[in-house]
Amino acid sequence: MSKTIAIIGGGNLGLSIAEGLTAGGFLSPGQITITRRNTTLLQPYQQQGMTITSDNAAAAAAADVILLAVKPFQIREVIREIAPSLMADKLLISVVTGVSTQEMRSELLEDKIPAIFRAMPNTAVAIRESMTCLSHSKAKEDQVNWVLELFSQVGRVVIIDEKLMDAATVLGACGTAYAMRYIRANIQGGIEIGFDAKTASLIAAQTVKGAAELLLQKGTHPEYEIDKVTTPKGCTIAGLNEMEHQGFSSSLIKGISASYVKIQADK
Ligand SMILES: NC(=O)C1=CN([C@@H]2O[C@H](COP(=O)(O)OP(=O)(O)OC[C@H]3O[C@@H](n4cnc5c(N)ncnc54)[C@H](OP(=O)(O)O)[C@@H]3O)[C@@H](O)[C@H]2O)C=CC1
Ligand SMILES: O=C(O)[C@@H]1CCC=N1
Repeated sequence: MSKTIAIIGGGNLGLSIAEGLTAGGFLSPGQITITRRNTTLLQPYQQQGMTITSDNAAAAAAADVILLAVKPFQIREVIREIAPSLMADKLLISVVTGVSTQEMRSELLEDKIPAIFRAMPNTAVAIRESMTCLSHSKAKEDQVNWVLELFSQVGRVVIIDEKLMDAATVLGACGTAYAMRYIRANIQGGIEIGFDAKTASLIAAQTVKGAAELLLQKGTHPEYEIDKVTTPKGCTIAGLNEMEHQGFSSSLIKGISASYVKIQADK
């Protein structure tokens, strides 16, 4: 079923989602309204046929689906603004980090919106290669299927329990930054052993992409794939073991834990 969507907060993530949805043909530009306070920055989207406005309440009233993509400290004010428009047949989706369904419902003051989704995509949504973790509360099966379809337009989706949403933020959303650091370190190493920066960047990024695709397409375990690269007494195992002596896996696990602790502490 075709629905209209109001993206409240047309920033990095909100605009990337709008672009991904129209690129895949899931929604036409005419079905999308984007809001932000400074609408001048939304004009290219208006030229594509989307509606732009700074009036959150009017945008929410006119749409079937409301997607909240503002910063965490802005969500409460926005919910209060759109609350009068939230009829029971509408869907509310929030990509806002760290704000629970329960908090959103209490901000609405009453159980006006039966279905609330939380989604945690990452910035690869811009090229429709996101990993999106999704949880839902009081949603009907057809609503869950529609939201699953929506996020599958911009990458892969998995449904999780809401209590894992902070963990999903760390692994799936912050994870993009961690992967970038891994690639950057490879580029630095590549330059030291003889490549120019551009060639080192290409080799590092495509090698990581290929490694990830091996796991995604074949469903194998990383260590199984590592065994295929490591010749006895060879250079791969020498490098891997040195990385482990220097705390490679341990530093990543500790970083992920520190990130998770920070999300919990900020609540
Ligand atoms: N970046 C990431 O990797 C991920 C981010 N998230 C979450 O997504 C949310 C958005 O992040 P991101 O897109 O990076 O942030 P941005 O700051 O790029 O976007 C937020 C947008 O909200 C707009 N805005 C602020 N207040 C209002 C308001 N009252 N009414 C309408 N629009 C408003 C801002 O525009 P203006 O100031 O003009 O109003 C801005 O364009 C955050 O909660 C973040 O935690 C989730 C997953 C991944
Ligand atoms: O670090 C942050 O604030 C957010 C959480 C997900 C991605 N960026």
